[in-house]
Amino acid sequence: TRSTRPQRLLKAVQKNATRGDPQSVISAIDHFCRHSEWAMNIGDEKVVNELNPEKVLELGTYCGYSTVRIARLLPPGARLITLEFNGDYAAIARQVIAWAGLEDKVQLVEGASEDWIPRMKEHFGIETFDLVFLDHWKDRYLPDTKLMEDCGLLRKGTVLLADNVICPGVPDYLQYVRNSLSYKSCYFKSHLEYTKAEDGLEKSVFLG
Ligand SMILES: Cc1cc(-c2n[nH]c(CCNC(=O)c3cc(-c4ccc(F)cc4)cc(O)c3O)n2)ccn1
Ligand SMILES: [Mg+2]
Repeated sequence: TRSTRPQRLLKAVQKNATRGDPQSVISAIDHFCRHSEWAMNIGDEKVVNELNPEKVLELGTYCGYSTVRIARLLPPGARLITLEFNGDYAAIARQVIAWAGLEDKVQLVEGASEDWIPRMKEHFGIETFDLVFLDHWKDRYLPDTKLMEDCGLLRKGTVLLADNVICPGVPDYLQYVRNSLSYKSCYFKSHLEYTKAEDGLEKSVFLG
């Protein structure tokens, strides 16, 4: 049967990127998505000034592109937990993350955000996160943010970074973080990865 797009993306990484060199993995995926096939990676344009998080949660791994982009900047001892719902995507992402040599900093978990968010403390020993990157099912951004609040996973200063707030769009989440007294929110205008369509990131700081 015909290979899948994630499989073709992984092949492009293994062919064009250098093992253990995260930047070459990022460049290989950007090249693949610009010149071969579009894929729902955050892309090379949507960038927020680099934060210095120790504990990072990523919702929605896909092929691991944003995972590599974030994890490559983490200091020793810092950790990124990333949740991926689709088993095929997860299998590809594991290999992309390994190719970048970042498996020691990243824990990839297969499953649904609503099942795993309540288990962060007992399963991973995580009290609170410094940074949460929301890039998963768009109708889960708001309920999962409320769930993280309820589970005590956000602390004063935790940064929520949400992809796709315009395209595909997350209107209910935007309304919440922009009107809640518990968040200081700002929008970074950009484009849907590798296209001219408008999109952007919303950065929201939890005020406790
Ligand atoms: C419930 C749960 C879910 C997950 C989970 N794991 N993986 C994902 C992927 C979600 N991502 C997207 O759907 C996405 C889509 C587009 C897009 C597509 C088609 C267009 F035409 C235009 C834009 C662009 C993007 O940038 C995206 O990120 N969710 C993980 C855990 N628990
Ligand atoms: Mg996205």
